[in-house]
Amino acid sequence: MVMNEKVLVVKKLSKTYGTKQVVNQVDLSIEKGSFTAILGPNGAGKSTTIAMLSTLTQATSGDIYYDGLAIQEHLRQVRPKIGIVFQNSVLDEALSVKQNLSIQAGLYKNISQDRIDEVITLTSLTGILKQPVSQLSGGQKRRVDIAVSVLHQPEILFLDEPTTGLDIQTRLAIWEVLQNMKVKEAMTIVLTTHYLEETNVADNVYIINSGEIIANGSAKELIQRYTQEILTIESGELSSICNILGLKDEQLPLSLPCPNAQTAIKLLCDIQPFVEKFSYQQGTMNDVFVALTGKEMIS
Ligand SMILES: Nc1ncnc2c1ncn2[C@@H]1O[C@H](COP(=O)(O)OP(=O)(O)OP(=O)(O)O)[C@@H](O)[C@H]1O
Repeated sequence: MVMNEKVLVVKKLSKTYGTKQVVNQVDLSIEKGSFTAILGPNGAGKSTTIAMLSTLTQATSGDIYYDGLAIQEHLRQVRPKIGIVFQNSVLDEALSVKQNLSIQAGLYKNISQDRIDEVITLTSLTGILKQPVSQLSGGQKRRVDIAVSVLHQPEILFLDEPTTGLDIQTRLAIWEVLQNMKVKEAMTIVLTTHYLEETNVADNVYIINSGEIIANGSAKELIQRYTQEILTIESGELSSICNILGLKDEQLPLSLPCPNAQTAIKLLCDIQPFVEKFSYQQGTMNDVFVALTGKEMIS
């Protein structure tokens, strides 16, 4: 994998429906072989963005380049590079997993049985090949959705909220499949999500709100940039602590933002005789969202 090589570059991408601007001047830069999460609340514009990037919806304005090729002029070259997993499954419920895979493979010119077998292994479908899709669990169906979308070995795979409604164990299994795709197939993964914890598995996160990208970086970078670490103290002697630290009108538990662990340790040393309990916590992605928008991310 060549780092820093961009598979997808997006400039000032916008979409309006009537007078409503649902995506507003979005810039994205996606590295080859990376895992990107587009995080945002309901109605933020995630699906519309993915639909434009995957050539399903035409942008009102802006430019999208795959490997340097503008999609408007190079649709035929660009389309095979793209795989898409939709929010709603495209599988035939009455047919088995194996039949679904064969039918989808038949839609392309040159997909060998070896490739189908490879995809079955990558998505851990071996044990459920004969089952009708209607009898599968939500997580199993998602894995079949992913399998059919990567049969043609796309360079980049888009997934629109692939884990919505799945329990945490099942979500972990989906992330594992996606990591497999990334590592074994050198595939670039772009998914939308409103699950904050999903950003931890991503190399890069774009936060979208009201159609605009409001922050970009790894989850760690965003937490460092937009949140503070918090030292929380329980004590029966709040006034003594406040005197030492020069604080006024504080309540218990005492919550002290700290720039780093060293500062927290120094503070604790200064008030050590009065501390009954303490905890030291990093900010979370929810704190990042609150810092950026002034509200919790409710999904
Ligand atoms: N075809 C359409 N016509 C008019 N408005 C639309 C259309 N499609 C989407 N919208 C509006 O655009 C906004 C963004 O929708 P979009 O589905 O892209 O958001 P989202 O972040 O994917 O949300 P969700 O998590 O609910 O899917 C919403 O206000 C939605 O109502």
